[in-house]
Amino acid sequence: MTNVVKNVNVEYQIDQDNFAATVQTKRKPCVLKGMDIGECRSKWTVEYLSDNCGPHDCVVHVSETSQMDFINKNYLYRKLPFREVVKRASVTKHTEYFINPKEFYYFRSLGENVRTEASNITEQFPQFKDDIKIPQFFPQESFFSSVFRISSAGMQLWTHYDVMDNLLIQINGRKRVTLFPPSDALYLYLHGDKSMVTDIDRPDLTKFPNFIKAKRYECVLEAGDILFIPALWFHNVIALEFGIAVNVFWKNLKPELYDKKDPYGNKDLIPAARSMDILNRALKVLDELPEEYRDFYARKMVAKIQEKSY
Ligand SMILES: O=C(O)CCC(=O)C(=O)O
Ligand SMILES: [Fe+2]
Repeated sequence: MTNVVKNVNVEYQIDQDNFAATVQTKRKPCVLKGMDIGECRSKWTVEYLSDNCGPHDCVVHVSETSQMDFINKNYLYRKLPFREVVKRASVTKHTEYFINPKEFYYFRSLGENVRTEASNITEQFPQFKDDIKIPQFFPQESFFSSVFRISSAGMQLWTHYDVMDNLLIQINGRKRVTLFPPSDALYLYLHGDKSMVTDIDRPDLTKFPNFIKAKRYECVLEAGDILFIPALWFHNVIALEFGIAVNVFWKNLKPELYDKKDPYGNKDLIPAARSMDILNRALKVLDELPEEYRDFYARKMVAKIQEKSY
């Protein structure tokens, strides 16, 4: 038994009007090919990035195994200068290392103040900002963050969702992206914004029997491709080669709906977080009943929610 697999749609050389009309409104992921992403395509070699970056330290995930696992926390956070992150991620055997010579690296840039500010590469990496052209598919005032993503060959990032529309610009290296629609959330065994099914290619079906029901959308991004990831679509990423990407999140809904304290772009929207909170309180109230009653009313609540969402 396997999941139903679909290919992600592809569009070529799409412009702003077509993006809005044929891609964004469909609320489905789409690979955009043949886009002008600027000189970074040819310029961003390991040498260029490491020679031109400032001295600042970055926090990077370091892992002994390529599949990062947020449940067993099989990775460390370590500080390294940006130049060192790029150099180490680009090779598979290291002379200097934290765990062992074959460790894997994953870097996601953060804001100036990591707790309160979102990443903006224009501010954190001004020397590289003119190299990359971000398609103007959204109004300037909706911009939320731009994030560097650098990964060792083989590195796999867990399945998660973000709450904003997203353009993932693959600058170097190939990457497999697997996506699941928000409507299949029930089959993904969520823990916050992440799926507990850590191995999507060999899922433990005794633990996660319904995972098989999730529709799986696949694509392989080549250098220069852009993937549109609509808000709430789950995504799991494997770097098939050492890769450099930049992703851009923007607020596709009214700004007041978003949590003001959200450096990562993954905090649930305010009404969603409030509803979840109310639900948790309701479940606590149910605990006042004996099991037989609690179970009965929990089922009535599920029926009510199902009626509303399907
Ligand atoms: O490409 C990656 O490394 C992760 C991308 C991602 O999670 C995102 O753009 O939201
Ligand atoms: Fe993401």
